[in-house]
Amino acid sequence: MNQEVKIAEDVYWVGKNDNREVPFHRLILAKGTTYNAYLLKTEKPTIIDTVDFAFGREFVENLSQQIDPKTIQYIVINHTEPDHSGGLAALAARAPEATIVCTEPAVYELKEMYKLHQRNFLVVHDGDTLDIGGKTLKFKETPYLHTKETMITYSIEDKILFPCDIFSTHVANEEFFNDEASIDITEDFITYYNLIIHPHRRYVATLMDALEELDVQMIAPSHGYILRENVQKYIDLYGEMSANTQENKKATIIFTTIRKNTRKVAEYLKSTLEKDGIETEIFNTDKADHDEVLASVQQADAVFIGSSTKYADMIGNLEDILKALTEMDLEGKIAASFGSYGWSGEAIEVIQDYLYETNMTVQSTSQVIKTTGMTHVEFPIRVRFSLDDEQREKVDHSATFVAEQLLSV
Ligand SMILES: Cc1cc2nc3c(=O)[nH]c(=O)nc-3n(C[C@H](O)[C@H](O)[C@H](O)COP(=O)(O)O)c2cc1C
Repeated sequence: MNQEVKIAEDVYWVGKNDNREVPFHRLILAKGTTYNAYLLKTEKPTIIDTVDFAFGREFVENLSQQIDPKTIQYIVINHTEPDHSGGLAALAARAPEATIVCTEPAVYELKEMYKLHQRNFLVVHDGDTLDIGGKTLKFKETPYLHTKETMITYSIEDKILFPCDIFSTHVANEEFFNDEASIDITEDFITYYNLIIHPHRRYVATLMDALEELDVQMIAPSHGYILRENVQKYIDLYGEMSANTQENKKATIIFTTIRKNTRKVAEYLKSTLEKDGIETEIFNTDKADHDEVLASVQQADAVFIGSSTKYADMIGNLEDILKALTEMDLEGKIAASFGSYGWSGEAIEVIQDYLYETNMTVQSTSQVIKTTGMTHVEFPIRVRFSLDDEQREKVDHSATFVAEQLLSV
């Protein structure tokens, strides 16, 4: 059995130390990791997060030494990734009365992943509180840190933050608290940030806003050390590491259009990039001087090229520009294709093929997924007919993704 680890009054660590070399996100965690779950032994006993899928049964067996699972009233799932939610199926089976507490987007994933279609879910929204009998939990949504459904949980009476992956370290630590560690954990903390959080650093601002309202005295994350000494130092590190480090970046947007739909996408891209302080030039190739367009590309850090599709091809004279780009040295620049289309949008793909013939770094959905796990950022940027609110959000995500890369290099 695990030793009983009390981290505060009626708050216990009930996790799993995994001191293997753990394969994770196409890396090997050389120092292993822990999956920190927590038991709040209140009038309505509550579990916050679970452990990795591989250790679900062991987790419930160990937990049963501390509490009868049948008495558990709430299971809070801050983040659905199976290294934290993986014990849910085993726990839910032994805790039939427990309500699963999570954000709206998490419900579908948990139901599907663990066949929990018949279970009670309590969907919480930003700022909601939950009385668990002797303690009050407050929930703050932190979308995209590092997946869409993530939230953090704060125990008001204990002033403890349970942020799941955020503020974690990948170390199979034997000592539970940072002040007990035999090493300075800062390097491991920063390595974890770079590995997991940095690609999503735009969303750290939401986290910082949420933390402004909370008096956090202890951070109990779901991997590695529990932080109770110099807590503010670790919060500040997230703020610092997520700040922009670059300025004076430039983008060039080139487009062609029949009836202005692609122009609207181009203009929206421009406004989004400019909100991030990126100086952006925009050209309609059918009206612009091509030498000027190419000179702008030469100066740019990112290049967006778009066309609507007409009879399965690009329109206007865009191809002249694309051919010229393949002859230029454009190394180090980011490139993305976009366009409005009706049903198939071949032009957008043809542009993408041309971009691959240049030596620019071409953005693709596949690359985004592989490097960040994000599925809300799409490349090429394909907008069906006119730009409605839903598609505007999509364009926003893609432009922001490029801006982030430019500003943090
Ligand atoms: C003559 C014509 C041909 C088109 N052919 C295609 C096509 O082959 N594939 C497709 O996805 N959309 C096709 N469309 C739809 C346009 O791409 C779509 O209306 C788009 O929103 C136009 O954007 P724009 O205003 O920027 O030109 C066609 C539209 C017209 C008028």
